[in-house]
Amino acid sequence: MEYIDLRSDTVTLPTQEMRDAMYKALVGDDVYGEDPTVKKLEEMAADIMGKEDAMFVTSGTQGNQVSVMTHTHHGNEIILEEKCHIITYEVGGIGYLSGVQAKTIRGINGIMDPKDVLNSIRTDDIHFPKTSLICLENTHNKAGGTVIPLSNMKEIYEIAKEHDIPVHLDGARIFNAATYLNVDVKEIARYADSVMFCLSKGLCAPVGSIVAGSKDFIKKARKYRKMLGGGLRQAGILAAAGIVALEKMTKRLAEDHENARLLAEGLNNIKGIKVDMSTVQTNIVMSDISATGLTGAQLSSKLLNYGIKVNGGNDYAVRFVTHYYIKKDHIDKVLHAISTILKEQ
Ligand SMILES: Cc1ncc(COP(=O)(O)O)c(CN[C@H](C(=O)O)[C@H](C)O)c1O
Repeated sequence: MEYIDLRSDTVTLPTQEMRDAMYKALVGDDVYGEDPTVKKLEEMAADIMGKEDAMFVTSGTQGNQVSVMTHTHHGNEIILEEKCHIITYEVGGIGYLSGVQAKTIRGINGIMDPKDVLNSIRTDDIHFPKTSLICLENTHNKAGGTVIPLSNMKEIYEIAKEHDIPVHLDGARIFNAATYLNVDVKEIARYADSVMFCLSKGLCAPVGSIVAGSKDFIKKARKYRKMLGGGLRQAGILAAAGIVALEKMTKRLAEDHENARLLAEGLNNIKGIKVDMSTVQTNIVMSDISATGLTGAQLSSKLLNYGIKVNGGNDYAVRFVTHYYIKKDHIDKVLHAISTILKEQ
């Protein structure tokens, strides 16, 4: 069965242009720095982000974890928003791999108050760990793909610089943020010392992400990536798709945002479903279906019978994520299916 798959933008398949580029890719051993296609992707990515250097990594999680390992030392403390991906979905990696503890801050729609960040920075006291990193996430996944305003990022970045603390940006969906803000991604990346962004989500590459930063940072990060088994050989086959992703897929994301908005408006017109439209800024729609009497898991199970995949848990939240393979007629079909299911309750 051909599914309408709204579980995530991670489900996107490589385009035919990517497949052709992968087939023809020039390759070499990237551990020796000899894969010309990986090098081209990394140079492109660094330039696009306005950073000195960049490194291809196998996933966004690997990119985040290697960045934390590179910025920190065991026993340090790092500041993050409490529902960020690094805390919520990366298997406790910062503790296991970096040996750091987290000081989490409750944000509003994923946005931390700079005063809370400032007040969370440890002073020099024999009892205290050193604060060695501040992590941001833009767009913010759990908050519903919400965008951190540049003014907020700037204020946090300036606080970090005043205290000689680096900032890491989990920019898995930084191009979605740039589309919403109508700015060049460099305007976002400038407020972080290291930036991770995903090629494999809305940009449709089959595998991989990028970490961008200073030459020294990337040189050090490459060793941690190698330690984690991320020293790839003829990875140009994968990097070729990433090049197409950066050349062709970063400028069409407004279509995904429009489809998300249409879906959200349609969901709000269905009795029992609530979506906070103020959080529908990019390609993620977080809905509250508690008034329908169904859990997220129950609704997602019923939707499978209609050829529709969504992520719904045992609570009453259902997440819908639009992407390149979701078109407007799919939105209509999803809304009709949900209406039909709920009428049968
Ligand atoms: C903000 C952010 N940062 C990092 C990652 C990790 O990327 P991958 O490790 O999946 O490539 C994700 C993936 N998010 C995935 C999804 O949304 O379906 C799942 C939850 O891991 C992310 O949303």
